[in-house]
Amino acid sequence: MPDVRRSGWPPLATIGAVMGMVGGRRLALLGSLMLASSLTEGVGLLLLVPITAIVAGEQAPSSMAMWLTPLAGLPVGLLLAAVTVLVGLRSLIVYLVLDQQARLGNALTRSIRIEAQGAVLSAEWRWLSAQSTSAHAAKLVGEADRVGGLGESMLSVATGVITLVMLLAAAFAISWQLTSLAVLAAAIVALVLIVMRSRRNSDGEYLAEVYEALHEQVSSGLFHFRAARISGAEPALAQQFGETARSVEDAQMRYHRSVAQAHVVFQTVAAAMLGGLIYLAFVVLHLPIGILVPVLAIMVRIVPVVTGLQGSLRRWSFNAPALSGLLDLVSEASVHREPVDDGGEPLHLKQSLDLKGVGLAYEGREKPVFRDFDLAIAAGSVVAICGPSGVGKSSLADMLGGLISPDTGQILIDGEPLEGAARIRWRRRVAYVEQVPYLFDGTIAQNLAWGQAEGDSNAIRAAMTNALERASAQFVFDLPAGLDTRVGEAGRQFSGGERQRLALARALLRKPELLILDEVTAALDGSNENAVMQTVRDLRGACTILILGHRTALLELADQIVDLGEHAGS
Ligand SMILES: Nc1ncnc2c1ncn2[C@@H]1O[C@H](COP(=O)(O)OP(=O)(O)OP(=O)(O)O)[C@@H](O)[C@H]1O
Repeated sequence: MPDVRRSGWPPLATIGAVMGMVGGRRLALLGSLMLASSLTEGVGLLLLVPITAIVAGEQAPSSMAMWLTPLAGLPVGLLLAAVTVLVGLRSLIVYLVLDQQARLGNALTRSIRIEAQGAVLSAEWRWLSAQSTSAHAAKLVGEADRVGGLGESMLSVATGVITLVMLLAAAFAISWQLTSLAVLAAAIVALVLIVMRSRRNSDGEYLAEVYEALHEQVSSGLFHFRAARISGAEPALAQQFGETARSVEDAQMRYHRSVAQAHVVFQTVAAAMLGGLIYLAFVVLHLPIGILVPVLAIMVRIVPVVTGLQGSLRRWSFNAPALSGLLDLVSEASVHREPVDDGGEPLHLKQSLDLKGVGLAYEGREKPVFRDFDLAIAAGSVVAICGPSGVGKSSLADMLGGLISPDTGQILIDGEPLEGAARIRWRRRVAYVEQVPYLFDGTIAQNLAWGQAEGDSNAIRAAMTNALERASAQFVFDLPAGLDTRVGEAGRQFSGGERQRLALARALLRKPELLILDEVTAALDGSNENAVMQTVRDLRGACTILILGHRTALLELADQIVDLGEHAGS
């Protein structure tokens, strides 16, 4: 993926980045179509010269006598038919260009979306956990669409420029004096536009920023709505949202005003220039109708081309920051890419899991969480990791589960270091039940199957039933739809305890060698806690179990208790 930040001039860098994403073949096809469309238009307009000359009863202009003389001898009906065919042909080519343009826009959106999401999914958890999820969502949804819009506006600019060049070439071929005057007039218009554009660009960038803020607030506001309602933060949330919505309105108005003003100035100056041109051509240069009409027809055609170009440049400047934002995300995520699971056999935990001289510090934190930390865990044992909040229980579980790697020291599985691809492979042997387990809005069966290899559905359903029993989640069997019951968004149709037992069942389905239970009984009542304890007892020896938390009942089951409070600051 090209790095837009490294290249020099921003528009050139954007073009380079988009061209790199589009590929040579599609660009060649598009370039040929755009050229063909402009050529047919230029030739069609040139045909106006003999037609006008015949209709006005004039001689073909001497400057063009070489090819116009034979044409001027043809019947006017034939020439008009040729123009009609050319217009039809051009419409067909324009249709193909528009189709390709839409395809390119959609392909760009898809490719940057997949690229960015892929880069994020492949990044190390320590980097990922520090990212803003709503900013990420805004990038992948809205901004990826804007990248498609950027590709389309760049193509429109290219089409506009090629058409402009063709039209000017045709006009110069008819009368270089009149066309030179027209170009001079256009240069004056362009100068006025450039002055107005710099203001419009900064308004466009500001609009993009406030939109991002709005998107972020909407998604994070909805995500945390429950917490906001419980803590009475809704008025503050509503006020903050209202302010952002007003900023969006202001930014929209600023942007639209600058666009409208540019339009008014452009129309007025262009009309003045056109009037002046006609006056000069008739009164000063005394040009024949056979020249004046075709050149003016070309000039009239050039006006919407230039207006279109202006609009495309505007969309370009509005959408370009989306591409650089996404490419920044991709390159940053790539810097933090974790090793790839090479599909090899994961390490087996048969004897012991050891930490030797482990050190771990988070960026921006003064004190390391672990310094020169040693620990030995026997395979098949139940180990309780306890200690006060923030002491490093989850961080230790993340290291043992292969989610993060220590900054110093080593983690060994039966003497083999948990490093590089081995760490990623090891995660296949690990199951993790979190304090707040992840459930998505699907059926219980779909949630249990999440992350599992696909296979025979009867066998899978039997395994699910077994896992649910072992996780004390028999409540599923009393539901009318059983395994096919929907759990609702984030599992909201079930209680916290039920969600946790579903998550435990999902973990057991993985047949883990290391099972990490993070405060797993915190939301369970006495009888369910007893049932989960029985599950742990039953699993003893079959896999190594790591229990994080402070619950005394579960700690009783432990073969080994690691109190991180004692190691704090070690
Ligand atoms: N991604 C992170 N970036 C920066 N600091 C972090 C990050 N994750 C954890 N920490 C810090 O590391 C320390 C250990 O956190 P950890 O979550 O491992 O503690 P814990 O013992 O599991 O806490 P709790 O019992 O409250 O869940 C804390 O001070 C925490 O603020």
